[in-house]
Amino acid sequence: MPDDTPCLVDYDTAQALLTSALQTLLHDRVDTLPPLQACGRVLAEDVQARSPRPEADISAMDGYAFRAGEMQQAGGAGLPVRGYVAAGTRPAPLVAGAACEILTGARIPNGADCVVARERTALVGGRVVLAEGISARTGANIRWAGEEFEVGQCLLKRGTPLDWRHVPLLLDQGKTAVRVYRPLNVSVLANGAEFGCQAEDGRIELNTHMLEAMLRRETVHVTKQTSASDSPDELESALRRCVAQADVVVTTGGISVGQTDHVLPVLQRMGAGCLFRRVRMRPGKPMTVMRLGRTVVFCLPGNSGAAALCAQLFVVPFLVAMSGCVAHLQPRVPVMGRSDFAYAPPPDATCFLPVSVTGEGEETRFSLVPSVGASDIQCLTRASGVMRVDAGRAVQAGDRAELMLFSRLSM
Ligand SMILES: Nc1nc2c(c(=O)[nH]1)N[C@H]1C(S)=C(S)[C@@H](COP(=O)(O)OP(=O)(O)OC[C@H]3O[C@@H](n4cnc5c(N)ncnc54)[C@H](O)[C@@H]3O)O[C@H]1N2
Ligand code: MOO
Repeated sequence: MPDDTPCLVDYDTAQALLTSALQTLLHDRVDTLPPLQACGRVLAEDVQARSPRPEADISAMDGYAFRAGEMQQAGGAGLPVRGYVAAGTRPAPLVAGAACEILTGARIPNGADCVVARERTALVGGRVVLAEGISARTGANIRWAGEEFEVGQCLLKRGTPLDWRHVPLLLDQGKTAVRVYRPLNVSVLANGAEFGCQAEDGRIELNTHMLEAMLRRETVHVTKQTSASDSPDELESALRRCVAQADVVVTTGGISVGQTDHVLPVLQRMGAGCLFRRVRMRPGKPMTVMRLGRTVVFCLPGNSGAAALCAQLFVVPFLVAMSGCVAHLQPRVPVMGRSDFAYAPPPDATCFLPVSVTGEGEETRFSLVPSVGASDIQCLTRASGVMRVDAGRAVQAGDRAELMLFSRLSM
């Protein structure tokens, strides 16, 4: 590691370092695709209206178009029918003192200011007469040009996840292609001899499955593998496979200081640089982030509870930002409430405590969920999220506190 490599950092510094790294990675992650293929991707540009909608004044009914004032004057005599217009044709101006037969979607002839539905009229000797109780009202049954939106209006914001609703809007605007963010490929890699089928004291590998469930979504494809040995060479081969296929690699385990914790030295010999090495937080202190070219490698602690927390706090917001949903890395907006327990944190670590939530608004209360530590996976299922307690700042029962809700990768 170069001398200026940030080593042990506090939690907010770790987030800030990730934010700066993100800015250097975002720009070349864009494809230009037709609207249909762009569905499921996140929009990488603002879309402004180039034409109004409707483009012209359009009839909303099959019926007759005329001047409301002339029909009112004509009364029971009605107006003679002159002309016919359907969608797809450009009508001649309305003949003075006459009505024009019109179909839904057709352009209103110049001069007409009212449409009455066919079933509310009668045709008597070539003249259209309004049915009993029906009056001619200026503007009736006309969709005015630009009433949906005008030229220049912002129709879609960068960061919008596109789906079927956006297809007609883009096509209406003559957009044959839009700029969208590329889906992210994430490789999750577990390591440790305890996961091999030959292991004397074998364990079930949990973290890659947990992380796939947490991280995958339409714009994030997750693949997983396990290096089930304590061999640095095998770990390096697995890491190389991950780096070859992914934008973001997430490793779990092997990042502490034990003899078999090879993730850091192997990444370093592969040429990776260190963004930060360990964070002053509990749990999750071994959390490390490396960069190998354009690939970011999140090295999470092996203990499943700590891995889950670090993924929630660091990996999820990073992937959300990198898949284009937000312009900047935004650690999840906390929920405010009051702690119903006292807690004295250590002087040098930000603590994240599993809590359940009751009440809402001013009545929101956080209760500590018992946990035996960073390997506890049961407590995760009983907690709604984690309460942040800053280093050296003891919390008393009744104090205001902030909670970060567990959630899937979504905005
Ligand atoms: N001397 C020190 N020892 C430890 C320190 C320290 O600062 N000094 N830190 C402790 C902390 S905190 C943590 S967290 C762990 C992290 O160690 P590693 O990231 O190297 O994780 P491992 O040793 O590989 O595994 C720890 C534990 O988790 C289980 N594990 C690992 N991967 C998985 C998986 N994919 N699925 C299920 N369970 C997994 C593993 O079997 C171990 O039981 O280090 C402390 N030690
Ligand atoms: O993070 Mo270790 O993160 O406390 O078991």
